[in-house]
Parts: sequence; structure tokens; C-alpha cells
Amino acid sequence: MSECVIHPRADGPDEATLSRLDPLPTSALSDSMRRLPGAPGVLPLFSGCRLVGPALAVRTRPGDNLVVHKAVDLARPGEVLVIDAGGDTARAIVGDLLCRYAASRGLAGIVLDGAARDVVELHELGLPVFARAVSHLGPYKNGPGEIGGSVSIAGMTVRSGDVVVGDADGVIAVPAARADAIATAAEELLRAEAAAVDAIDRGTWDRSWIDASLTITRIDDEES
Ligand SMILES: O=C([O-])CC(=O)C(=O)O
Ligand SMILES: [Mg+2]
Repeated sequence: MSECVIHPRADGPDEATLSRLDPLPTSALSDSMRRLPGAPGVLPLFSGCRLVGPALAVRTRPGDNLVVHKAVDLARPGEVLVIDAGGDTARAIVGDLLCRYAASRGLAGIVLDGAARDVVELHELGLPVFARAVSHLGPYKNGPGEIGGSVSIAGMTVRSGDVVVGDADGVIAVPAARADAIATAAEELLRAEAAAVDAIDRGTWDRSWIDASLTITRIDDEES
């Protein structure tokens, strides 16, 4: 027997806020959070992965998934399991059976600072999985670990109840209390980017800010 610490439940934001975040790209959310939080190297396992949902944080011993199984039993439909496996890439923490069961329980997906396996089956299953690596070496099932509370995923703090958004560019955690304000900022940014796309296509994109930011030193052809 080994210990599994279970923290009090943390509710995420309401459905209205979640549906505002639903269409927003991680890049726009990142830009709306001063480009500070992120989990470099934690990437979708297959193309088309996109998830949005409140986090249920899990900390597990690297190479061991006993508490991850427990967390799937405790998770609510729509939640994203965010697993801190210490960044270990030697042993897979999740595979097709665990993920099939997670999908059957209505989880929105899995974000993992560690490795996954059974990539072909996971692609067929379609449950979004974000991980640092792939490894055919399977996990042990001895514990210990923690469920709930907060974890660190590749340097990004994720609290249970934060909204996790993942897409082709990676994952980001949006604090529940600031989710509406961040969504508003990201929507404004997307409007500005749509205007930039339009200006590029029409050949009118303002480039003056580049020279305004640089002191240019030119080397004469004869001197070089
Ligand atoms: O053996 C495990 O726990 C991980 C795995 O491959 C699966 O869930 O399919
Ligand atoms: Mg398997």
C-alpha cells in the first residue's frame, strides 16, 4: 500500500466562460497573459488534438501510474487530467486502455509532463492527449501520488480548476478567476490579427515600427 493524498475539489469557471475559451487559440491566450505561462515540449500526440476544460491536477511518481488510475475514477465529465510525472520520458504513464476508460467517463483529455504509449490506438480513439514524449516502456503501479491541488507542467503551474486549453501549438492554463478577462483580451487580439492578415494580403501592412526600433549600421560594399 502507498499513499494517495486527495485535495479538496476545486471548481472551474461556469459553462459560459468555458464556451468563450472554446474557440480561442493557445497563442492568443498566451499573448493575452504576457506570453509568460507555457509548457514547452508538451505537445499533441497526434494531429487534430484540441481540448478545453477545467484541470484536475495529478502528481505521480515518475514511471508509475497507480494514482492516475485513481484520478480517472474521481474526475468529472469535461475535466482535463493534468499529470505531473516529473518530466520523465523513460516510461509511459498513459496508454490506450487508460485513455479509453477516461474517454468513457467523459474526460476532455489528458495533459502529461511525461511519456505516453499506444499512439496509433490513441489516435483512433481521438481523446486529446498532450505529452512530452512517447515510450513503449509501460508504467509501474505502486504509487504514491497526489490528486487535486496544483502541479507544475514543464515549468507551468496548473491549479485544479484552471481552464486548460490545448491545440497544435501546445497547452496553456488559464486561471479560473481571470478567464473572462483573458478571453476578452484574446478576442481583441484575434480581431487585430485578422486586420493584419487583411493588410498583408492588400500590401498595406505597416512596417514602420521595425526601423523605429532599430539603429541600422550599414557596411559599405567597398569596406567589406
Ligand atoms: O499499462 C498501462 O497502465 C498503460 C497502458 O499501456 C494502457 O493504459 O494501455
Ligand atoms: Mg496499453
